[in-house]
Amino acid sequence: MNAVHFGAGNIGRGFIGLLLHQSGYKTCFVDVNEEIVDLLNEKKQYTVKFAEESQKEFLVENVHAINSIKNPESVINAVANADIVTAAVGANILPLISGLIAKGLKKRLTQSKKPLTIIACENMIGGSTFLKEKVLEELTADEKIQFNTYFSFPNAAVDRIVPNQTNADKLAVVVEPFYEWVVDESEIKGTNPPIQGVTFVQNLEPFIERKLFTVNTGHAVVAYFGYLAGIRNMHEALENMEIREMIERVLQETGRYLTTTYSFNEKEHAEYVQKIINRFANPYISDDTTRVGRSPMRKLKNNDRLVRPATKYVEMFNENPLYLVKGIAAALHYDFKEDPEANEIQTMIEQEGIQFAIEETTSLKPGTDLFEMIHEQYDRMAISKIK
Ligand SMILES: NC(=O)c1ccc[n+]([C@@H]2O[C@H](COP(=O)([O-])OP(=O)(O)OC[C@H]3O[C@@H](n4cnc5c(N)ncnc54)[C@H](O)[C@@H]3O)[C@@H](O)[C@H]2O)c1
Ligand SMILES: O=P(O)(O)OC[C@@H](O)[C@@H](O)[C@H](O)[C@H](O)CO
Repeated sequence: MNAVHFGAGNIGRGFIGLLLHQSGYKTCFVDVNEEIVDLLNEKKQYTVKFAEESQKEFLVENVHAINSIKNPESVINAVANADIVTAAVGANILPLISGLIAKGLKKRLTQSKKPLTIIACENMIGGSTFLKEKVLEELTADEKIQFNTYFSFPNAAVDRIVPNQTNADKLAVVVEPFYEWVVDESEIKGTNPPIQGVTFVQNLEPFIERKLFTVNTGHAVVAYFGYLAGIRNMHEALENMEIREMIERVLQETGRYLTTTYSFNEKEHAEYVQKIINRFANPYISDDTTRVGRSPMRKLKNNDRLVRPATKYVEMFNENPLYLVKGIAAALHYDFKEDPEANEIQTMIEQEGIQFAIEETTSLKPGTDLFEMIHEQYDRMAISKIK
C-alpha cells in the first residue's frame, strides 16, 4: 500500500509516518524542506524515540520524499497512485498544497475509479473539509461531481506532543508515548483506510472539541503566560504556581462547556484534564513556549482554541469565562520577534490600537461583554509585573 503524506515535519515523521509504517504502508513524504527531503531519499528510513524512561525506539522504513517545489509532477503522480493521502503541514499551508492534490486527483480519475481518502491532520476544526473546499476551487462543475463520488475528506483530531527537534540525526524524532488519532468515518466513501491506531467515529465533533479545547487551550495559556513571565520552557512554566493555577482554571471553564455540551462524564473529564497536565510536564520532553505559542493570529481566530470556547461559554451559561479571557489577553501581549504573526499583532496594536487588534484577530464586536473584558485584561496585564 502506498501512502502520500504532505509535511515531513514533527507530526509528519513522528506520528503519522510511524503509524502508516506500522500499518504496512510505503510512505512518500512531500515537503519543501530540501535538507529533509534529501536525507529521506538518501537514508530511506528514520527513527522515532519515545520520550520516557525506556527511550523505546522504532525504525520507520520504506520511506522516500518529493520536493514539491522542484518536482510537482512527481507529487501529482504519487497522489494519482496513492492508497491514502494525509497532511500535517499547518492550517495556513493547506491552501498551498490543494492545487497539487487537485491535479493528482484529476489524473487519478483518468486511470481508475478507486476511491481515495484524504485526511488533514491539523489542529483545527474542519481541517479536511477546509482542504476539500480549496481543492474544489480548482475544478469545473463536472469534475466536482466526480470528486464528490470518489474522494473523501474526513475530518480528524490528532494528539501527540512532538516538540521541535534538536537531535544530531536530523531525521530522528523524539515523541511522547501518548497518541490519539480520531477520524470521522461518516464522511468516508468505500471502506475505512486500514491504519493501526486510528479510532473511527460517526461524530467527530465531541472529540475534536475536547482535544482542541483541553490540550491546545491549556497548552496555549501555559505558553503565553510562560513567555510573558520570561520562561522559555514548558516544564518551567508549569512549575510556576500562578501559571499552574491559570491552566487549572481555564480547563475548568472549557471542561464546564464540554461536559455540558457532550456526554463526557465530569469525573472522567477531570481525569482526562489531569492526564494532559501530566503530559505537559513530561520531564523527558523539552518543549519551547514559543513553539506552543506559535502563530497567535491563527490561535486567536474565532473558531480556534481560545475564542471559540469563550464564546460558547458565554452563550451557554450567560457568564464570562475570566480565565479564558486572560488567556486571550496574554496572546495579544505575545511579542516573540521571530514569530511573524506575533509581530503582525504587535504592529497592529502599535499602529491601530488594541480595540482594532482585538476585533481584527478575534472577530468579536466592540461593546460585547467578552470584547470589553479582553480589553480590560489586556490593559491590566500591560501595567502588571508579569509584562
Ligand atoms: N507538533 C505537535 O505536537 C502537533 C501535534 C498535533 C498536531 N499538530 C499539527 O500538525 C501540523 C504540523 O505541525 P508540526 O509540529 O509537525 O510542524 P512542523 O513545522 O514540524 O512540520 C510542518 C512541515 O510542513 C512542511 N511544509 C511547509 N510548507 C509546505 C508545503 N507547501 N508543502 C509541503 N510541506 C510543507 C514544513 O517544511 C515542515 O516540514 C500543524 O497543523 C500542527 O498544529 C502538531
Ligand atoms: O500546533 P499548534 O501551533 O496548533 O499548537 C501548538 C501545540 O499546542 C500543539 O502542537 C500540541 O503539541 C499538539 O496539539 C499536541 O497534540
